[in-house]
Amino acid sequence: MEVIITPAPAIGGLVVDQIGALLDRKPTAVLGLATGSSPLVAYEELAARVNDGRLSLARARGFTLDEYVGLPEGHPCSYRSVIDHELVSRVDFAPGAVMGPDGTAPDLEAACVQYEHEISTAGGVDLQILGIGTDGHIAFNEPGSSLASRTRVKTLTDQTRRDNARFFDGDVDAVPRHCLTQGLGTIMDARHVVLVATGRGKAAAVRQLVEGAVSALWPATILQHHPHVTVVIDEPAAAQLELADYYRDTYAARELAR
Ligand SMILES: N[C@@H]1[C@@H](O)[C@H](O)[C@@H](COP(=O)(O)O)O[C@@H]1O
Repeated sequence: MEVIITPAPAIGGLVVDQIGALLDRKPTAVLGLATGSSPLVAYEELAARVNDGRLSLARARGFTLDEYVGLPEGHPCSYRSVIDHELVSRVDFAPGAVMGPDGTAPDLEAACVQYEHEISTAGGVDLQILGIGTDGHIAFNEPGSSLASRTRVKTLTDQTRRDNARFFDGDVDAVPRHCLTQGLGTIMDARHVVLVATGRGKAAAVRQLVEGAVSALWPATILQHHPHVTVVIDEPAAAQLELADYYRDTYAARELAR
């Protein structure tokens, strides 16, 4: 696990450098796209680089991580609408190149199986962008999730519904209770995971992610078993890391060697 502690304004550029290097090697790359506020700086930067011609997603594909159950199509808080608004509408993906789990499907179980099938038919995710919840969830894999789980229906915790109420005009009752989410096993199949976290509110989750014991209580800790994870965080999110100086030194040394 590579840990990069950096001032917040540098985060978007660092993430998009990784995406750019991938697209240079593989213009048909498959990107895993997270919603939430953490990746927005990366999407801003991605849109800027596409719009000034430095980068193209025209042959790339994308898969989102998760979706609320029961929000009608086009609802502004559905993750489909969010990713369309924040990224897809601002870059040059081909029509239909970005898919997400269908939270309106009459048969949700079947929609989950179908989604796994779509991802594997596309060749799997090359680079997965992730945020992290304050309780250590990734996608919507809440504490207690099976570390080997695949895409499935999950119940959101009260904590996550409270955290996400800000997107629903502060109305926690408007936040759905259920979601479809890629499983931890699904996320672990991505070839490279780039996780972004900022702010003191994420410090405990980041501490567990990087230095805690692997446990279903902190689902993101499964990433310690992944061969290629890059964690990009600002100083407040790094505040509880015991080995923060070591991560700073090793990153500086790698940069010098480049
Ligand atoms: N399902 C999403 C996660 O994918 C995201 O990582 C998390 C953190 O969001 P934020 O980046 O806004 O703090 O929120 C939601 O629950």
